[in-house]
Parts: sequence; C-alpha cells; structure tokens
Amino acid sequence: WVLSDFEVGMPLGRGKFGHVYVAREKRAVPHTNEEKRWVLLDFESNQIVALKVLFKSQLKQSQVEHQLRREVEIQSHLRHPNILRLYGYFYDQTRVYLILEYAAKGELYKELQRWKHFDERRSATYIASLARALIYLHGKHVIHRDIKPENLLIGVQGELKIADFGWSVHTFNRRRTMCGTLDYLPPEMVEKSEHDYHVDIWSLGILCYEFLHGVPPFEEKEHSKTYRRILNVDLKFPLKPYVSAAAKDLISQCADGREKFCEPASSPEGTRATVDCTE
Ligand SMILES: CC(C)CCNC(=O)Cn1cc(-c2ccc3c(-c4nc5ccccc5[nH]4)n[nH]c3c2)cn1
Repeated sequence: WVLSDFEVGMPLGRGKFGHVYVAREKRAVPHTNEEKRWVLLDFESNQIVALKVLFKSQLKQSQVEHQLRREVEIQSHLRHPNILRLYGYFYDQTRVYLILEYAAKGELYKELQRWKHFDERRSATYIASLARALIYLHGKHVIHRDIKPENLLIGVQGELKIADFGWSVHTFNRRRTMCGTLDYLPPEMVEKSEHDYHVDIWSLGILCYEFLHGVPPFEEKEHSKTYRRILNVDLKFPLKPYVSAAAKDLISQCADGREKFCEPASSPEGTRATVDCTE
C-alpha cells in the first residue's frame, strides 16, 4: 500500500509518535485478479480502518524502532475478537503507517469518565472478554504488561478490544525493564524483580476494581504512597458504590493470583508462561 490508496478522514487521537486517523481504502479489489484478491484477503476493500502515522525521526530519536518491530511482529500474528487487528503496514521517506482495525465506539476510558463507574453487568462483560483475550495471548507466550483503560477500545457491537502492545513481550525473553502505568504495576514489577504472565492477571483485577469504583485501588497523590500500597496489596473497598462479594473476591484473587489461578505448565526449561487454564 501507499498513502494515496487511502482517503484519510478526521484524526481519532494523537500519541507520542504520531496521530491516528479514520481512513478508507479507495481501491475495489479486481475480482479477476486472484493473486491480488489473496493479498487483500484479510482486508476487505473500502473498509473503514484506523491509520496510525508514526514519524521515523521521532521513532529514531526515542530509539523505539526495535520495539515497534516487535509490536508489529507480535500483533500481526494475533487473531482474536477482543484484540485490535493490525491488517498491515507501509512506509515512505519520513513516516511509518499502521493499518489498524477501526473501533467504531471509540475509547473505553472516555466511557468510564462519562459514567464515572460501570455497573457489575457491564464490568463483568468487559472483564470476561479481557480474560478470554489474555488466555489467548498467554497461550501464545505473549504478556501484555500494560493493561489499562487507555489501551482499550470499544467495537461497533460494544465489544472490548485491547489496542496497544507497546510493552508486550514474548515470555522467552523475560524483561526486567520498568514499564506500564504505575497504578497497574504488580509488586514484582514495582520491585523490578523478574515477572511473568501473572502481571496481566494482576492488571485484570486492578481494571475490574476501576470499572466498578471509577478509580484504581491503590491510587494516591504521591507515587511513594502508591508504591507502598501496591507492595502491601493494601486493597480497600469503599462502601459506595456498592460492590458485590463475588466481585470483591475476584479482584482479591487477581491481586494474589499466584496459587489461586491455574499454575503454569512446567517445562524442561523451567516454568514457561503456558497457562493451562482449561475451563
Ligand atoms: C506497532 C503496532 C502493532 C502497534 C499497534 N497498536 C497501536 O498502534 C496502538 N494504537 C491503536 C490506536 C487506535 C486509536 C484509536 C482507534 C479507533 C477509534 N475509533 C474511534 C471512534 C470514535 C472516537 C474515537 C475513536 N478511535 N479505532 N481504532 C483505533 C486504534 C492508536 N494506537
């Protein structure tokens, strides 16, 4: 693809390395050209997409080219209804263009700001979708590591879509780098110790709490106090809004999910992140 293959519309958002626009591919696929049809199999012509434009200069300046390549490599192989699709990419002299799935109902965090908090039915629907996406990701030895409302989008039928893989890694090369937004970091990442797929289970609990209460559980004005509360798993449930015992239990289990969730299948090279969470 080249930029002139697309009609580019309004900006959808802006990130550190560039902007995202709604766009539509101009070409109708020539039905006679089977080879061309195959190339576009994954990507119906005239489909609305989100076109993310990244400036090479900024990627170079921030030394994130390798991270971008890793994200593209990871996301281009993912196929799940609750994970935003990356259909393809192209580049020109100065920019890299990512052809992403368009999420018609926009950013989840804006919905959360609008409603202050979600009821248990809506929260449970989102958390169940996220849990299914995580089982899929962990089954492919991918840890997301940065699950938070700002990385979630809503599809045309109200379905949740995980949109960002800025910090995801294949678990074969477990990383010690600090990453992710503070509020969602589990103790092992705050302590900068080795971490594995449990970090995503922890974030699922934090997200469930924030959906139900409107704020994450360990939020404090000072970072040092947030750190301390995370390390102590200082989980408090205010009286309002009402949260059921079942929801509190789920959140508590995510917070100390070590022994309660499925144990990873062990393997000759030690514990891998193959989550044997069979139903
Ligand atoms: C390297 C590559 C694999 C990374 C792929 N992931 C990203 O680039 C993360 N990302 C996704 C987006 C993004 C932002 C907004 C949207 C939208 C969208 N739909 C909207 C509807 C109404 C209002 C706002 C909307 N934003 N659909 N798809 C999007 C995709 C921006 N960055």
